[in-house]
Amino acid sequence: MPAKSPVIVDLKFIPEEVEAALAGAFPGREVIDLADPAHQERDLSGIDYAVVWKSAPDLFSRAPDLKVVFSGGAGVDHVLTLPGLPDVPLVRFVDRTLTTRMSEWVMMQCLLHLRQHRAYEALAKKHEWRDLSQPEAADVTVGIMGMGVLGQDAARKLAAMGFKVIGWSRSKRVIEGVETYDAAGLDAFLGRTDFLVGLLPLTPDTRGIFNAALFAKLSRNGPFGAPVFINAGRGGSQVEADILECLDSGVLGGASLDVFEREPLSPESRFWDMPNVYVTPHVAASSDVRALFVHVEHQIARFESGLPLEHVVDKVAGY
Ligand SMILES: NC(=O)C1=CN([C@@H]2O[C@H](COP(=O)(O)OP(=O)(O)OC[C@H]3O[C@@H](n4cnc5c(N)ncnc54)[C@H](OP(=O)(O)O)[C@@H]3O)[C@@H](O)[C@H]2O)C=CC1
Ligand SMILES: O=CC(=O)O
Repeated sequence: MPAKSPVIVDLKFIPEEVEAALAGAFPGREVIDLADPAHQERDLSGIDYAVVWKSAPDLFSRAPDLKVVFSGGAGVDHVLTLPGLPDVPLVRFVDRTLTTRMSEWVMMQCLLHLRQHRAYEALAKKHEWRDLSQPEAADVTVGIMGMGVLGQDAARKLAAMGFKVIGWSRSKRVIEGVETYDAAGLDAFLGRTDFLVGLLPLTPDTRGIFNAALFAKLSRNGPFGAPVFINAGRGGSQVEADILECLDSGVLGGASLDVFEREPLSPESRFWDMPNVYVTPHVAASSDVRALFVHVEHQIARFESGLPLEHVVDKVAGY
């Protein structure tokens, strides 16, 4: 039997987590972890598989024989723009662990805004005991842009918590308990949305989609009047100058941003200090490295036994 192809691992994740996860991963197969200085000059020709995330631009020229490329995360925009990406299947990371993490983040942000957490924090700082009027989840319509794996799970969980949930995607999705719109229904969708959640991939079509013109179309009939923008898709889909302007002018009443046009977010950014803005450092749904390697092992086993790979990216659509 021919030796199993090694797997190249080039992940800019927390190094200790990668090391610990690699300890039990890919039984019977050599792993070439490019974080290990011993592999820096290693000849990578003849190797079939690479797991990549924020990889070096010379990776694909060093590894010219790859048969499958695995993204270390669900999004692939930065993989698609790596120089020399070979014309082989690109598989993205889809897993319960990642989906659950994202839904936790989305639910947390919706609750922080619903329960006026920042206002209570401000009162607590002043040692002021006062209650504010208390709308409930059922008074708020959460509109999710991007009804894929992550959007659908968040929608179901938000609906279970009592929020009214509507969804928008390129093609119309049918999801029990959630009213959905296709691309043509964008204005109708926005007109009903009090909390807007972005879970879109970054593609040529979604770049800059979250801009002042879009925010102006959001509902102002929610319990807080001004709508809230919550984004964990990609920063390239938002126009930050417009978000700042809309927060200043009251077109938006608050925001939760996990992703930014430029990451890391500059320490000088106004977002850090705005009263009703929550900033997290692109951690809404970090990949669980052990689960990632199990997923890659599973897909390699399918590939080597002639079964179709799952979660293959449509490179033309960009996601
Ligand atoms: N912040 C974080 O920590 C993380 C962020 N992410 C981001 O979340 C994104 C979504 O992940 P996931 O749900 O798994 O992706 P999916 O591919 O499963 O879903 C993408 C959704 O976006 C829709 N969509 C894509 N392009 C358009 C468009 N031009 N107009 C309207 N809708 C569009 C798709 O429509 P259709 O259903 O018609 O195909 C689909 O509903 C990732 O691409 C990544 O950028 C992911 C993980 C962690
Ligand atoms: O941003 C993270 C991802 O998985 O995509």
